[in-house]
Amino acid sequence: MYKVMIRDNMSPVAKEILEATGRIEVVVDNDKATSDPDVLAGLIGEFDGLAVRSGTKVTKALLESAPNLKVIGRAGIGVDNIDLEAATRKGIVVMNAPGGNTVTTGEHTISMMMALARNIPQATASLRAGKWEKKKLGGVEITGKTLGIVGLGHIGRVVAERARGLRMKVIAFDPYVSQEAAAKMDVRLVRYEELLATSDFITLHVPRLKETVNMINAETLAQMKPGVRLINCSRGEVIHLDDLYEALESGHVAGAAIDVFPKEPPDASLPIMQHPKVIFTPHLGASTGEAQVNVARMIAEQMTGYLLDGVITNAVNFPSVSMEEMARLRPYLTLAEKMGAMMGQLVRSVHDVTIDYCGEVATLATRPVTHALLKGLLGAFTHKPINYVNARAIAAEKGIGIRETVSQSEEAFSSLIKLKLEGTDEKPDEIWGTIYEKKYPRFIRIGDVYLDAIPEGAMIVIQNIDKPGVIGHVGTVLGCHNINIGRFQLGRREDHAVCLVNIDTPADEAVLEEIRSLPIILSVRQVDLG
Ligand SMILES: NC(=O)C1=CN([C@@H]2O[C@H](COP(=O)(O)OP(=O)(O)OC[C@H]3O[C@@H](n4cnc5c(N)ncnc54)[C@H](O)[C@@H]3O)[C@@H](O)[C@H]2O)C=CC1
Ligand SMILES: O=C(O)CCC(=O)C(=O)O
Repeated sequence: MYKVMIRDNMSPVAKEILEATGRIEVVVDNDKATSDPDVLAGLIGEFDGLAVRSGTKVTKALLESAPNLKVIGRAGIGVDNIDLEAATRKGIVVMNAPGGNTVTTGEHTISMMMALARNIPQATASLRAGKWEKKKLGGVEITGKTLGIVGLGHIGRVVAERARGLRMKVIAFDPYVSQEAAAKMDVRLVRYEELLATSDFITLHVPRLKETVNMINAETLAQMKPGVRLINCSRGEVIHLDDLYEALESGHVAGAAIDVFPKEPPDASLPIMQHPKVIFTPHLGASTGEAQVNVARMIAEQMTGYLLDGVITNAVNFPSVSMEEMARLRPYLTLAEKMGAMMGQLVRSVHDVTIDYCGEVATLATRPVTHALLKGLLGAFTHKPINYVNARAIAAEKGIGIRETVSQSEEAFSSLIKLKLEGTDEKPDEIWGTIYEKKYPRFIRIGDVYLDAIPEGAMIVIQNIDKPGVIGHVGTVLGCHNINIGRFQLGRREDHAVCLVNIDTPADEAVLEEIRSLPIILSVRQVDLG
C-alpha cells in the first residue's frame, strides 16, 4: 500500500479517486497547525505522496524529513509554494494541474473588474451601515473601454475572450507571444508603455518572476492613464502595494481589485487594506466548485498513474527519458539547456528558432535535446518551471516555431548543435555548441564569431569593435569592484569581437554600465548559466 496525504481543503474527489485504486491509503489533513513546515516535518515521513493547494509550503527542510516521498501533486497551477530544486534533487516528481482552474480564474478577474467599475462591495457595506449613497457610489461603464492585459497566457486569453464579449477593446503586452497568435484572438499586441498609457482597466496575468516582481510601481503607475483601474488575480508580488496606495491617494488611479498578496493572509493594518477605492478577495481566483473538482481530479489521477504505473503526466521537474538514453544524452541536454538559457537572457523577445544537429548528436534522440534547449530559452520568462516534457507545447502556445534539421556532416567537430533565432533584429542571434571528450560542454561560436568558452555560472557577454584596450578596461573595472575573473575568452571576425567573461560573483548594473563606458564597446550583458 502507498500512503498519500491530502491537504489544503482539496475537493473530496481526490480522496475518492486515490482510494478507489485499493492500493493507496489516504490521510486528509486540513489542520492549520500542521501546515507549519516544522510540524508537518514530524508527520510526513511515512508518506509516498503529498497533494496540496497553495496553503502548504513544501520547503527544503520539510523534504529532508520525507524519505519516502515520491510525488507531490499541486492541485492548481503555481508551484511557487514548493521548493522545486530541493524536490528535484531528491528525485521527487512534482506535478501540477494546468488548465484545471484557468476558466474560473478568468471569470474571477471579470467579476473583480465589474465589481470595481460599479463599487459593488462598497455599496454593500454602505447599505449594511444603514446608508443610501447613490451619488457617492456611482460607477463607470466598461463598454467601449480599453482593457490592457499584461501576460497573454492561459488566463489572460480567457479574460481577453470574455472582455471582447463585453464589448471592450482589448490590448495586451506579452513579449513572448507573437503578433500572429494575438491576432487570432482579436487582441492587439502593444508595447508595455502603450498599454500603460492607453488602458482604462489593466489586468495582470503574469507569473511571479524576477522580471515581474514589482512591475507595477511608482514609475509605471505614473505612466498610466489618469483614472485607470487595476485588477490583480496573478501573484501578489507583481504590484508594489505602497506605490499603489500613493497613486490611489493622489487620485491618479481610480481603483484597484486585488485577489493576491505578497504575504497571505495580508496584514490588515496595511494602509492599502483600508483604502475605500480598493476591493479585495482572499486569493479566491481558483475557488469555484468546478475548478476545485477539476484540479483535484487531475492531480489524483496523475498521482495514481505515477505511484502505480510509473506514468508521468504534467510533471514540472522530470524529463521523459529512459535511463540508458539518458546516459548518452546527458552532456547534450546540459549543453543545449545552457545554449537556450544564454540566448533567452541575451534577447528581449523570442520568435522562431532553428536548431541544426550535426555529427554524433544527430544519431541520438534529438527531441529531448530540443526540449532541453527550449527549457533554457523559455525558462527566462514563465513561472511554470519548464521541463523537457512541456517545453515544446509551451513554445507552440507562444507561437514560437521550431525548425530542426539533422545532418551527419561533422564540420570541424564530432558533434555540433547550432541554434539560430529567426525574425529578430537583436544581435547576437546565433550560438553554436559542442561537447569535448564526451562530457564537457563548450560554446564555440556566438553570432559570427568563433571562440571556445566554458558555459557556467555568471558570465558577462561583451560585443566590441576590435581595437586595443578592451581586455584591460574590463579587467580594471572588474578588479576595482573586487570581482574575480575565472576565465576570459574572446574571438573576433573582421572589425568586431565577442568576449565571454566567467566571473566568480555576479556584477551589478553599475559595474556593467562602467564597462559600457568605453566607446568601442557595443553591448554588455550579464547572463547566469547556473
Ligand atoms: N488568483 C488565483 O487563484 C490564481 C492565480 N494564478 C496565477 O495567474 C498567473 C497566470 O497564470 P497562467 O495564465 O496560467 O500562466 P501562463 O504561463 O499561461 O501565462 C503567463 C503569461 O505571462 C507572460 N509573461 C511572462 N513574463 C512577462 C512579462 N515580463 N511581461 C508580460 N508578460 C509576461 C508569459 O509569456 C505568459 O504568456 C500566474 O501567476 C498564476 O500563478 C493562476 C491560477 C489561479
Ligand atoms: O489553489 C488555490 O486556491 C490557488 C490557485 C493558484 O493560485 C494557482 O493555481 O496558481
